[in-house]
Amino acid sequence: MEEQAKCEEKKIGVIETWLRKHRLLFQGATRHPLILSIRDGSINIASFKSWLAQDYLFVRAFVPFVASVLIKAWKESDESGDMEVILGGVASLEDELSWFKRESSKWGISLSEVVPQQANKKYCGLLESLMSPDVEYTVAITAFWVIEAVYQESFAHCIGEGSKTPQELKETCERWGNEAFAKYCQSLQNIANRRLQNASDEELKKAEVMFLNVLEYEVDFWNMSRGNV
Ligand SMILES: Cc1ncc(CNC=O)c(N)n1
Repeated sequence: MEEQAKCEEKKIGVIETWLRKHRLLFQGATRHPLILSIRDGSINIASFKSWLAQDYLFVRAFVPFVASVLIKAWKESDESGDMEVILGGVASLEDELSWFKRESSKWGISLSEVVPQQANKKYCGLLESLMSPDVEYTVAITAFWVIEAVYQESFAHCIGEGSKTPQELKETCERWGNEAFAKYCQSLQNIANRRLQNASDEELKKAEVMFLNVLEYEVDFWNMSRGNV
C-alpha cells in the first residue's frame, strides 16, 4: 500500500509511518552507544571532546543549509508560517555557535585546529548537495526535520527518568533535549508532514530515501567518536 493511503486509513502522518517502518534504523541513530554511555555515566571524556569538536564544524556547515531551506520556503511554500519556524532555527544557531566556542574552551579544545574527519566531511557534503536549487522544498524540509529530531531524541534520552549523566555534560544534553527544542522539532515535523501529504509519489520516494540517508549519516557521525572509547 502507498504511504499516503496508509496514513489516510489511520489518520497519521507520513513521517509516523516511516518511523514505524524504519524503527530499527531510527533507534540506531537515537540510541547510539555514545548516547547510552552519556546516559549511564560511563562515557569516556575523550569521546565527548572529539564529538564536540567535530560537531562545531558540522554546525558551521548546517547554518547555510538551514538558510537554503529558508529560501526554498519563501519560493515554494504554500503556507506563510513555515518561514517563521525556519527563521527561528537560523536565529538560534547564532547562539549555538557561541555555545560551542564557550563549551570547547571549557574543555581545552582549540576549535581553529580541529580537522574534520571523514564521516563529518561526508555529512557536510550531503548538506551542501541539499542546498542546490534543484532539491525540492519537501525533500529539504524533511532532511532538516530528521537532522534536528535525531539530536532531540538522543539528548532527551540522556536527561530522562533514571539517567546518570555526569553533571558536566548536562548542559549539552539540555541544549537539544529541552522542551522548547522538542516543540520546535514538532513544528518542523508538522511542516514536513503537510508537504509529504500533498507530494507526488516521486517526491515522496526521494524524501524517504533522504530520511534514511540522514539516519545513516548520523550513525556514522556518532561512530567517529568511538575510536576514543
Ligand atoms: C551531526 C549533528 N546532527 C544534528 C545536529 C542538531 N542540529 C543543530 O545543532 C547537530 N548539531 N549535529
